[in-house]
Amino acid sequence: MQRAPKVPLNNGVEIDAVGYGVYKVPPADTADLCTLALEAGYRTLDTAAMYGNEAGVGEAVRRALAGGLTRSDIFVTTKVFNRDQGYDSTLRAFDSSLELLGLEYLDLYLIHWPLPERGLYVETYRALEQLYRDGRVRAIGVSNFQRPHLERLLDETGVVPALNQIEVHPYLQQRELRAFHAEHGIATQAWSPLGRGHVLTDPVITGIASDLDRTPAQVILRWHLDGGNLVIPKASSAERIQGNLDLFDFILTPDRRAALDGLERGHRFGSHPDRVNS
Ligand SMILES: NC(=O)C1=CN([C@@H]2O[C@H](COP(=O)(O)OP(=O)(O)OC[C@H]3O[C@@H](n4cnc5c(N)ncnc54)[C@H](OP(=O)(O)O)[C@@H]3O)[C@@H](O)[C@H]2O)C=CC1
Ligand SMILES: O=C(O)C(=O)[C@@H](O)[C@H](O)C(=O)CO
Repeated sequence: MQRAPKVPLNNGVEIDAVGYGVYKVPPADTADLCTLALEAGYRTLDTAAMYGNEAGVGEAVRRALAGGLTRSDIFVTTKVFNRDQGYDSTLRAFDSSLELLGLEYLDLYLIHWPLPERGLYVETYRALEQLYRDGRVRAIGVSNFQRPHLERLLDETGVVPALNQIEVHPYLQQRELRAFHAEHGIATQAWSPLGRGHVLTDPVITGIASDLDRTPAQVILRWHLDGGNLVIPKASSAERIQGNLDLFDFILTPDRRAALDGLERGHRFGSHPDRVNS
């Protein structure tokens, strides 16, 4: 079994550098795929109210506890969805997610998108702070926040976000935002770390993978970790789930890292935060 290194967030709570993400994992398959991930050695699971599969994540956690893991071995993230932004509605959304997950506490709660035109993310974040102060969540953070949104939170609220979960892969490296995170003690967690699978066929990456006798996914994920990103790849087979965690007995030399760095092209496969408004 492979194990990812643990990384301390800015409040000392530890998260695995490699987690398993379940966007577009069908609800009926979620418990089994998350169980495969936990058996493979993943300990961090990333879901969201929007994904409709929190119940399956919770079922996998219960199976793991029955199999001998303890609750503190496992780290569960979920996210407040756009329609639930606002102070009271976020508190209600949290209760609903926790109930679907069947958990007594959550490890990390994120605001899924900033929706700046709605102007609710500061009060939404204040609800997260309340949940954090009440001990119902071990860490709080955001997702898809750009620098001005983070600056507002830093100016107007009291808890520095532990993490910003953003789209990052070799074609969209987000260097400026990641530098801002580093300056303020905010971890970068890369969503779509494999560019939704589209970056896997890039000839630079397949060339390095072939030289190292590794998969393209392993090369990309190793590049993320070397650059300080946390990752949450999604995969749908035992082989891929296991392979995406098998990252710790090879290195990328500086020239190979530089070759991946050179693939930046500002290309998003997911939505741009400016265009998600509801
Ligand atoms: N906060 C946010 O707004 C967002 C968060 N996320 C989170 O990030 C997670 C990961 O992002 P996601 O968009 O799923 O994209 P990923 O970059 O993780 O890519 C997933 C795709 O890559 C394929 N894949 C995975 N591993 C391999 C492999 N070893 N070899 C070949 N193909 C592989 C998968 O195929 P298959 O499944 O068929 O195996 C799937 O098609 C999500 O599941 C979610 O948890 C994602 C988007 C936005
Ligand atoms: O997966 C998520 O968490 C998302 O919010 C995104 O996938 C988002 O809906 C998107 O980027 C769609 O292209």
